[in-house]
Amino acid sequence: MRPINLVFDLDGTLVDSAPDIHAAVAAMLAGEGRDALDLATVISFIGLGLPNLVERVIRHCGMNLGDHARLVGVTLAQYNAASSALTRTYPGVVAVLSALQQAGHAMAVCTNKPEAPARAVLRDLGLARFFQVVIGGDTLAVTKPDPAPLHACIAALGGGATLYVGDSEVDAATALAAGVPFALFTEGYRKTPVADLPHDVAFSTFDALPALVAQMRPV
Ligand SMILES: O=C(O)COP(=O)(O)O
Ligand SMILES: [Mg+2]
Repeated sequence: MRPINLVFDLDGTLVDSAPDIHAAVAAMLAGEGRDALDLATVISFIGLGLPNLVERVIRHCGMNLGDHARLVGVTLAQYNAASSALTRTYPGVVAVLSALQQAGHAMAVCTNKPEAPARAVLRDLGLARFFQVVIGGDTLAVTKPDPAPLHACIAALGGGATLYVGDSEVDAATALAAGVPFALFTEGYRKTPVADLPHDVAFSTFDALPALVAQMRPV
C-alpha cells in the first residue's frame, strides 16, 4: 500500500464535540436572559463555523442580528474556556489514527471550528500528535465548502493523492468543489440521508477506515 494524504474534518467526524458547543451556546443565552436550546437543535446548526452557528441561534431565538459580533465573542469565550470538557473521540479513532500514522500516511485536520479551540480539542483528547497540519475556520479568509482550506491542507502535506474524511453536507460539497475523493462518516451531524450525500465511500465505525484507505488507488 502506497501512503496517501488523509485530511479529516473534526466536529462530528473525529470527535463528538456537540455537548461542549451546546454548553457554550447555553451560557451565552443565559447571559442574555434566555433558556438553553436542546442539543439536537444546536447540532443542526453545526457545520459552517461558529459565526454561522451563532447567527442561526439568533434567528431561531428571535434575537437581534445587530448583536451578532458581540454574541460570537461571548460564545467563543465560553467555548474556549471549556472546549473539551464533554467532548469525546468516536470509538476507535485513536487506534485507527495510530495505525494510519504507522502505515506512513500524512494527516491533516480541515475544520470550520476556529483554529485555537480546534487545536485545544486535538491536544486535550490526545490527537494532536497525529496531524502535521491543522486549518480552522478562521485560518484562511474563506471556510468550507470553499475548496481553499482543503487544498491548503493538501499543499501543506506536500501534495499528492488524498482522501478527505468528513461527516456532513459541508464536507461532501467541499470534496466535490476540491475534486478530492470523499469518505463519509455516517454517524456524525449530517441531516441528509447517506444516499443523497455525494461520497466515494462511507463508513459507520472507524475500524472500517483502514481498509477503505488501502483500496484507494494513488493518482
Ligand atoms: O465548527 C463547525 O461548525 C463545524 O466544524 P467541522 O468543520 O469540524 O465539522
Ligand atoms: Mg463535521
